[in-house]
Amino acid sequence: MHVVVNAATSADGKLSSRRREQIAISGEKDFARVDRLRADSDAVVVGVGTVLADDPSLTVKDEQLCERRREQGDPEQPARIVVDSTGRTPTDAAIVDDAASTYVCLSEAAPVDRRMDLADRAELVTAGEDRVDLLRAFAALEAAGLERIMVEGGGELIFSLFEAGLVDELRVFVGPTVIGGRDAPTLADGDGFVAEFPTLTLESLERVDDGALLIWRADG
Ligand SMILES: NC(=O)C1=CN([C@@H]2O[C@H](COP(=O)(O)OP(=O)(O)OC[C@H]3O[C@@H](n4cnc5c(N)ncnc54)[C@H](O)[C@@H]3O)[C@@H](O)[C@H]2O)C=CC1
Ligand SMILES: Nc1nc(O)c(N)c(N[C@@H]2O[C@H](COP(=O)(O)O)[C@@H](O)[C@H]2O)n1
Repeated sequence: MHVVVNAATSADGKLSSRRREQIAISGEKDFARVDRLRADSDAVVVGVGTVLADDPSLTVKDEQLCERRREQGDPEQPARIVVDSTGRTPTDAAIVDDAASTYVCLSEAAPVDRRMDLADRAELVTAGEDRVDLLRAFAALEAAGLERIMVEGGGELIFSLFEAGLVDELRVFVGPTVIGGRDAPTLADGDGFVAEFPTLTLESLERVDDGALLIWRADG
């Protein structure tokens, strides 16, 4: 399995504002790059915080990219994956619509009624007692044939993936804006590291739109 984390941050490292509403940080070229990355992936992952904040569809938007996937023998759309310990994903969320297949990764703490509601719309993967055990969940997803994984956020999930040692690459578009706010989500939130900080090697740095795209390889 190869895991690429992709996100857009403001110049001060925020994913969104303290209101946790979706903000277009990327410009046109960067959104097109993100669409290509989705098209090159078997599955696109977000945490339930992103589902509740943004109601994303996570689909490939460019019809030509969908056509290329079909020609390659891939499903027209990559699968969508939500990391959602207690099954808070709404049944009318775009991520569980008919546009693509969806996996919801739950913990054992997810109530039976939420499981039953979601089971009509998604494949359920259970790993972990109170919180999704990402190592076990990703192993189950790999066993289901999902090899090329793109993670779009948010900050809680990205931190946990680094903590679990699951990140292979980090791609960050840094946009020309300042969001600020001590409660605004950043690229990696969670508890934060105090030692043994994950280290990265810079693979490339490119001007895109009015910002910069940094591609980092995770060491170790
Ligand atoms: N600018 C960008 O590229 C992006 C921005 N966002 C923004 O990020 C914000 C949402 O981010 P967050 O609130 O951090 O939510 P998140 O999307 O990271 O989801 C976190 C939730 O996932 C669940 N979870 C289950 N197991 C977990 C585990 N092992 N580790 C971590 N989480 C686990 C928990 O319920 C947790 O609260 C929104 O404001 C959204 O707009 C989200 C994606 C991309
Ligand atoms: N790459 C990127 N740049 C931004 O400026 C963004 N705000 C985001 N957000 C992510 O895209 C998801 C929306 O996807 P759909 O358009 O609904 O397919 C959103 O949930 C964030 O994960 N990304």
